[in-house]
Amino acid sequence: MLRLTNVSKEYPRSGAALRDISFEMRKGEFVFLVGHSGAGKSTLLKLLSMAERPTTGELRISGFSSLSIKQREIPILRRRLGIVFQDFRLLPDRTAEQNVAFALEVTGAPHAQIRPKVARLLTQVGLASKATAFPHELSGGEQQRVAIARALANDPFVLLADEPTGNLDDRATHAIFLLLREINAQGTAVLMATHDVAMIQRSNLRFLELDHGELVHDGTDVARLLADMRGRR
Ligand SMILES: Nc1ncnc2c1ncn2[C@@H]1O[C@H](COP(=O)(O)OP(=O)(O)OP(=O)(O)O)[C@@H](O)[C@H]1O
Repeated sequence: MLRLTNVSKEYPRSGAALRDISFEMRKGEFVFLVGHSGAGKSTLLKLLSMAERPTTGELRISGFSSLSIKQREIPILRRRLGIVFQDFRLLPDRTAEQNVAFALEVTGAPHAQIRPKVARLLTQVGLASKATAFPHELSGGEQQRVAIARALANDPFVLLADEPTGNLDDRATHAIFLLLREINAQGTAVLMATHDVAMIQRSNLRFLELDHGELVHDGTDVARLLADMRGRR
């Protein structure tokens, strides 16, 4: 479904953001991506959506390879991915339902299908009662739910979430994490970047740990992660 083979990414002025990264993610998996600030988490997610290309190595995702994908194929790939950001990135002048509908409109989905699908998605994320609210009328957690509904609009096989709980308090963080687990239980793979070691500890799920652009752990060894994080303080 998704595989990186010896992927490195260098930026002209800041040097190597990722060094020789190899891992695989299977269909329907839930995987955390963890590491200190600047470790390369966002860069890795940008490579997965082909917003950036590796400097060396190969990334394969949903049948496309970073070595051969054509510019015109990138929108096709993106429609198969759901992307969620820390800062929600909703359109401020559109309601919750219009934000979700927009993701379907741009793909040319038939009008008759859009309304019921948007209603279904907002129900799935627990926001049916706020369909006509504008982003500024919603809490951070609610805005992130709208963003997740929008990310799910085109039935992605994987959700790439870049610190989706980074702007939320503990309660909203927990609720968003439970929602992502529910979405995962229904078959969508999730790759979630986070700084939240306690969340990883509680969940006992696979995590990828980046340190200065290197993949230093791929597994479930939380004791090691805690020691690493303490060591860096
Ligand atoms: N567009 C860019 N141009 C140059 N350097 C970049 C660019 N994007 C990221 N970098 C560099 O790559 C490294 C990794 O950054 P990245 O944003 O991937 O880290 P991160 O783990 O997501 O950090 P954070 O947790 O703070 O979001 C950093 O040294 C950063 O300065």
